[in-house]
Amino acid sequence: MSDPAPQHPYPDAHHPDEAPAPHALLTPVLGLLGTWHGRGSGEYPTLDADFAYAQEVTFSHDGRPFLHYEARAWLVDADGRPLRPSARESGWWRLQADGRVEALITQPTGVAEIAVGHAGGDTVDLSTHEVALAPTAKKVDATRRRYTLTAPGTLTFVHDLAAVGQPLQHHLSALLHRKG
Ligand code: HEM
Repeated sequence: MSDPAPQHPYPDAHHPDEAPAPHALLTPVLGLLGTWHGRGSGEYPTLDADFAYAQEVTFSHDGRPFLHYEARAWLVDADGRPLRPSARESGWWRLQADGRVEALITQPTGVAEIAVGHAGGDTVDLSTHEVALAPTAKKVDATRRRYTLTAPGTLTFVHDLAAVGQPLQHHLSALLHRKG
């Protein structure tokens, strides 16, 4: 009789040396694999005040030419103590030839983004291709996300946002460190 609750036979890998071997198209993003943790700050002209946050970001793969991406943020006070859960999102980064990237990212705020861009050198730069909004979602028109490996184990993230009638401008910057 077959096992009613078998373990998944194809677990995700979080490190380039871990099985399964990464697909060749993932070469430009191998430095991102794993879990990242760090702090950031944010702003937007419609908000009363700037904010500080902490974030955990994970990139993994199952041997095929896409990354699974997941990010969870929470707001923190001046001493870094958690205040409340904030943005979270997950999705898929589909790697194409020449480092081109097609990313599909969804958020619990009712926003689904398709972003396109490029991974090369130490940077991934993604800009909106299309945004789909749930009926009650806030109006998001476009984003730009830049991830840069500034040193081994150090990742910076900058996020620009065009939303709620505002032009594309800075919303978030963070400095993340590889966990473990
Ligand atoms: C680390 C990730 C993020 C953090 C910590 C963050 C934090 C915040 C905070 C604190 C606010 C003010 C409202 C509130 O208190 O919830 C806000 C507003 C907003 N954020 Fe973000 N955000 C993040 C990512 C994003 C992303 C990825 C998008 C869109 C793709 C986005 C779009 C918006 C929009 C549209 C607003 C509403 C602005 C308004 O109504 O005036 N945010 N964000």
